[in-house]
Amino acid sequence: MLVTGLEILRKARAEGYGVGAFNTNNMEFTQAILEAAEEMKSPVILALSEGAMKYGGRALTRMVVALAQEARVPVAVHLDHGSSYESVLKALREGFTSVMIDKSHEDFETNVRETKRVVEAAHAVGVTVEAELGRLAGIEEHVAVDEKDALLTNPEEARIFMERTGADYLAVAIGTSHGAYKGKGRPFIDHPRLARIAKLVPAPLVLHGASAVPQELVERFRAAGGEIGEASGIHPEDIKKAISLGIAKINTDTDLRLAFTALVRETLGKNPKEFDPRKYLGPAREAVKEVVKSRMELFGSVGRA
Ligand SMILES: O=C(COP(=O)(O)O)N(O)CCCCOP(=O)(O)O
Ligand code: NA
Ligand SMILES: [Zn+2]
Repeated sequence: MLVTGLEILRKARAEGYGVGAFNTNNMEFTQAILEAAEEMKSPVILALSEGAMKYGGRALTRMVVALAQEARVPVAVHLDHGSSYESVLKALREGFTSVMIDKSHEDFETNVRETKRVVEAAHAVGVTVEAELGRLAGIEEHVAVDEKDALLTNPEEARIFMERTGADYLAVAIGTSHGAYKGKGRPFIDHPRLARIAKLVPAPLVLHGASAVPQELVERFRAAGGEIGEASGIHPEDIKKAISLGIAKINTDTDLRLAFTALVRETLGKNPKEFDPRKYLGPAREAVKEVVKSRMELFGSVGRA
């Protein structure tokens, strides 16, 4: 059933588990994510970036909202990294039940003002809001303290920010970054900082840039002809620790992209005569579903629907 992001995330934070927000741009990803959620009896968030909205348009948004309504588990349809008030309004018009307004690159007062404006509009139509404070950036452990403070989420600022904006959940910067290159080796995650934020912010917390970029997936992608450099992601133990400290929503996109693309390359490579898209998109869909199921097990959301 289609529910708001807060309905899913409030329970997750209260009961100490995480819920995956998985990005989708097409039918196969949407099917894979929802099938995984139903099989695992797990709540789930279907996330569409502005790039996804542009790529898929109404074909994508209508499909995602309709399938979320029919799903046998709680599903929120979420605008990921909304960059403007107008973009959020479009998502609200499409029936989304969760929207992110990301003004983390602006100064504090601008972020507060713009987030507050989105909260008023979204709450007026029963939709909940994710905001962001701090800059997503992989940080080397030895980075100077003042530089970390400039980049990462300041706990006291976070408290004030949430009180002044009325946002429902908060994306925090504690050392993660988007994509396949999150730092040399194991990225440094500032758990003590997260603990301080969680003490001051009772709202569910969100972790962006959370993909694991598992080496076996990177190898499979390379073996199938893919080219990728020294890739690394967030260690599963760091995900579990972050959940225990208050992270309730975990964004995963890169791992799904790698799995899907590795399988398309592999299937096409093995079957040069094949030109029925179902024959190479189908196996790729299954690979995404397996990744989603394993992420749900890691987050502890299995059986929580
Ligand atoms: O935090 C994350 C994902 O983190 P990850 O890269 O670790 O999976 N996200 O918010 C997903 C970002 C998706 C970007 O989509 P476009 O390419 O359409 O702009
Ligand atoms: Na988001
Ligand atoms: Zn993100």
